[in-house]
Amino acid sequence: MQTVQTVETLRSQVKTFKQAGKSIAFVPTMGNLHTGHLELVKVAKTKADVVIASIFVNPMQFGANEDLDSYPRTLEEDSQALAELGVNLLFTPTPEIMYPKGLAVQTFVEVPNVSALYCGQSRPVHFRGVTTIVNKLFNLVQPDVACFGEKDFQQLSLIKTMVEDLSLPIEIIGVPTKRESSGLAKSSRNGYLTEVQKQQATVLYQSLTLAKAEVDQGNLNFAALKAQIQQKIETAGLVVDYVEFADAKSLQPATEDSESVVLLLAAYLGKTRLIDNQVLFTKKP
Ligand SMILES: Nc1ncnc2c1ncn2[C@@H]1O[C@H](COP(=O)(O)OP(=O)(O)OP(=O)(O)O)[C@@H](O)[C@H]1O
Ligand SMILES: CC(C)(CO)[C@@H](O)C(=O)[O-]
Ligand code: BAL
Repeated sequence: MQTVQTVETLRSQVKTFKQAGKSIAFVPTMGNLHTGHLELVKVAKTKADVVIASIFVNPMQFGANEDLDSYPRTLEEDSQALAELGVNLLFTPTPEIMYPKGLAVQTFVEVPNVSALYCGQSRPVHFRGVTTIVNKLFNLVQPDVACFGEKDFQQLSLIKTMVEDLSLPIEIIGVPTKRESSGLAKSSRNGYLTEVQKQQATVLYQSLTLAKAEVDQGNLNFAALKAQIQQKIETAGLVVDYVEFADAKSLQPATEDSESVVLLLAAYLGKTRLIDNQVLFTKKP
């Protein structure tokens, strides 16, 4: 695996792949890789001739009081894991390379309606930072296919919208959430948790499972389910950020007419903010 850090070397490698007629699958990450990320790479390998991954802790998607500085950076282990999986090229830019004029740029890519909902309520600048950096990375890597985790459901939905609205010739693939045996979704931020907190955090998956079982039995009273789940999460010692039922396509709040519904959750455990989700049905029952 070749590792490149500058825009020029990345562009030159991409050009070489393109000239050789190779299709490109892209896996953007912020590093500190776990088996969830590796699933993305495995899927990417089945979709194109070469796989390009990136590791970049993107300052533009962090709010002022968030964990940009403490976000885990483990480049050496990450590179080894990606090389072992057969990634062809790893791009590891610095903030100065991605934002030579600093973060106060003139041009952003934004999907405003959905960005303001759910995670956007407590992280107001987050999704604008995500869609802007993903667009920049897409421009550099020029992938045919790009893989994103369903764990970040709102992010995945925004990126699909961005690609459609901007006519980008890229197929976006959603990869199912990889979990611990306890059900806890794999996340770099799980590293902030103690063993006791990891146990407490399993209430998120249990809540999703409960909601799925209720809906499968015909209970579509989302308001009552929301109250029940909020209470369940708070009883386990977490502070709920949001519990929302959304239309899985538009991501607007679910209505009786929604053909597909996803339950989206976010909660704080101490200072750590965790998210999870579960599609409850994809065709109205
Ligand atoms: N458990 C998981 N299963 C599948 N994909 C995942 C999982 N966790 C993260 N991903 C995906 O990996 C990509 C990179 O995510 P990122 O580097 O932010 O990791 P993360 O574990 O989600 O970190 P964070 O703790 O910041 O949320 C994203 O597309 C994300 O959705
Ligand atoms: C897509 C992404 C790499 C953009 O920085 C990030 O939001 C992530 O890791 O999910
Ligand atoms: N996985 C989403 C990246 C973030 O929380 O900043």
